Amino acid sequence: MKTFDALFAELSEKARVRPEGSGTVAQLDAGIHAIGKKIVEEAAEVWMAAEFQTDEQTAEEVSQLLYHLQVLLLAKGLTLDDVYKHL
Ligand SMILES: N=c1c2ncn([C@@H]3O[C@H](COP(=O)(O)OP(=O)(O)OP(=O)(O)O)[C@@H](O)[C@H]3O)c2ncn1[C@@H]1O[C@H](COP(=O)(O)O)[C@@H](O)[C@H]1O
Repeated sequence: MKTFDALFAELSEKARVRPEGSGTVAQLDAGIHAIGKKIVEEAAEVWMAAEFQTDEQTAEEVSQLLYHLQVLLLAKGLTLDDVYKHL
């Protein structure tokens, strides 16, 4: 099972290698504004799932929000340690 840190390592590698067909590369190329909109959209989906859908659907929406937050970190050149030091 993939962890938060393992996903960030995978996405960092995608950003470095820029493989053909990577959605992450496409998101990074779309820029901060587009990534930010995606985060807001996914956050709303988390809220709606938590209120009206199943626990499984809620967990899936949370995973998507976490993914897009990681893409934003990469777009900004931030690391997980930059975040962890505030936890
Ligand atoms: N964990 C994720 C992940 N979570 C969410 N997403 C993206 O977020 C979208 C979720 O959006 P929604 O379900 O709301 O559907 P949607 O609004 O129709 O989506 P889009 O129209 O925006 O594509 C998905 O379509 C993916 O593009 C993810 N994309 C990739 N990953 C993982 O990231 C890694 C690298 O992926 P690639 O860069 O694509 O190789 C792989 O391990 C993937 O499993």
